[in-house]
Amino acid sequence: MAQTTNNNSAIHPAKPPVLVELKGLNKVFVSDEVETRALDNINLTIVKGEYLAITGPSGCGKSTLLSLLGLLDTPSAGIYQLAGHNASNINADERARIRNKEIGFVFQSFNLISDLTVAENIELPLTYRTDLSHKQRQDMMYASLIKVDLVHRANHYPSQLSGGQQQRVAVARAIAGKPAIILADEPTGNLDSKNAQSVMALLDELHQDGATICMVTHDPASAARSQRIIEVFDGQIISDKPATAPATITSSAVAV
Ligand SMILES: Nc1ncnc2c1ncn2[C@@H]1O[C@H](COP(=O)(O)OP(=O)(O)OP(=O)(O)O)[C@@H](O)[C@H]1O
Repeated sequence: MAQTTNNNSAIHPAKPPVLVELKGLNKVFVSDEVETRALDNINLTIVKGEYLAITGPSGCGKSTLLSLLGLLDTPSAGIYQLAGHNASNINADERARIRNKEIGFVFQSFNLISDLTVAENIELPLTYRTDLSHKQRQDMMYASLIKVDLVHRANHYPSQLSGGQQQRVAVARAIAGKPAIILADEPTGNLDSKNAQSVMALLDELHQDGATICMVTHDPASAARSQRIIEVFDGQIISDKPATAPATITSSAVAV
């Protein structure tokens, strides 16, 4: 059937659903009678399919924000909604369950387990998922290995791979469970420029496939590859702007 050109949804495409909502989020660390306000009244909304970069000087609260987003720590006050879950006031078991299903982590130092093979590293987080059979886990592991182009390395150990390959394994581990969001903490911080480029290109590709990515980075070139740059200073978001790099324009054009 012929499509009408004045179709309302073509003029006003449906807004992507909200995936992350932070309202009035605070984090205060107290140690030896010293109180550090690491995050102060953070309000942030991330919609499905967004690629955003969090930047700011050392000590401004970037890692604390990523830890709260990743349910690795709990806020001192405020509301966190993630993929329809109220993630602010939940016990540790529930936090772990949501984290395992909805969040994929990529760390600066790869965090692979040295005495597990590439395939075993990728499958490990899936083994905590009671909703998946062994066959489903294997299929998901292979699909993510294909995505990062490392099927031929499935039975190798991390020490047998380059840094860039290890980070691609870490990305495969992050995406294998089809999480709602990928959280990356300085994903190119330990890589030379060639390997950094290949990891950033992989993140671009995942974003073009529809992944939601939130990346902490000190590197302006990496931040410019995202769609939206959030700058943190002294625990507060001081700016929230679209990124303007050509790579972003290309990826938006592809998404349309
Ligand atoms: N577990 C903790 N106990 C006490 N203070 C902490 C703790 N974690 C972080 N902080 C403090 O909270 C503030 C924010 O730290 P955070 O690690 O989030 O900054 P950052 O922007 O990620 O820094 P960097 O870029 O150097 O990694 C800092 O003042 C830090 O010293």
